[in-house]
Amino acid sequence: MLELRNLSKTYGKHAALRDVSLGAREGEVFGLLGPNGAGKTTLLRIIATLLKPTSGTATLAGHDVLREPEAVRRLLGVVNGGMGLPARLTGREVLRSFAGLYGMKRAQADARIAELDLALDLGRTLDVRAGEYSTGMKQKVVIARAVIHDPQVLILDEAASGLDIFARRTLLDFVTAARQPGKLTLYSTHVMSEAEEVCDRVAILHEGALVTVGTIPDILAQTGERNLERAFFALVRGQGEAARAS
Ligand SMILES: Nc1ncnc2c1ncn2[C@@H]1O[C@H](COP(=O)(O)OP(=O)(O)OP(=O)(O)O)[C@@H](O)[C@H]1O
Repeated sequence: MLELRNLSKTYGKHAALRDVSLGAREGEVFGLLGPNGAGKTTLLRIIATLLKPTSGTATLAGHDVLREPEAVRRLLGVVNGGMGLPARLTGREVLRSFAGLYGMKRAQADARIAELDLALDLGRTLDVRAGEYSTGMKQKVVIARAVIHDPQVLILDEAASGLDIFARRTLLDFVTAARQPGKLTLYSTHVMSEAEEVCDRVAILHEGALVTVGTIPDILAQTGERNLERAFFALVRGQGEAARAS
């Protein structure tokens, strides 16, 4: 469903993505892992049509992100930390107004809000103004807003960052429940244990390059390590040694 071929992005002289090729399938939660600066946000912004690659191609459900950005955007729900909420509106008003933008009727919108209330434990956030939200309340409404139209592809960029353990648990359970036939969730994080819990396959990025891609058991077997964090260090160390040897 997602195909990236030789994707590169440079900012001035700095290479944020270096020749990344990978694919993600319908029905999976696909993780993008790497430390700060690895290139995760750059990659997701290209897929979300918010940023142009310097070279290479990206297609989503057969639509090229550069040539058919509108078709790509119609498939997407995006949570990328850059989106504020209007301080004077309640969560319910925010969600109803977004549902309206997607052409949903009031009854359909309210039924969807009720579903999301259960799935994301929205509770009182629905009736409190966004200006009074804690970080966790805000993030839940931002996520509900991103999925109000039940998108085929959901992009979550560091969506758990800043959440307390309750909100984080709700988010991880929501992502697990979002794994459904025909749907794809792209989940970026620098927290390896989150990926271990929710992702079917992961791509590990380091300094803009793809280090490896596979299921977590595959990556553990490949490195002989017992968890993803140790596997990450082993892979990055191996890459550095290979570069020095060549
Ligand atoms: N607009 C920009 N101009 C210049 N350099 C940028 C810009 N955006 C990102 N970079 C650089 O590109 C590299 C990749 O950044 P990116 O935000 O994609 O990484 P990331 O893996 O999402 O990390 P983080 O978790 O810190 O957001 C970093 O070195 C970053 O400093």
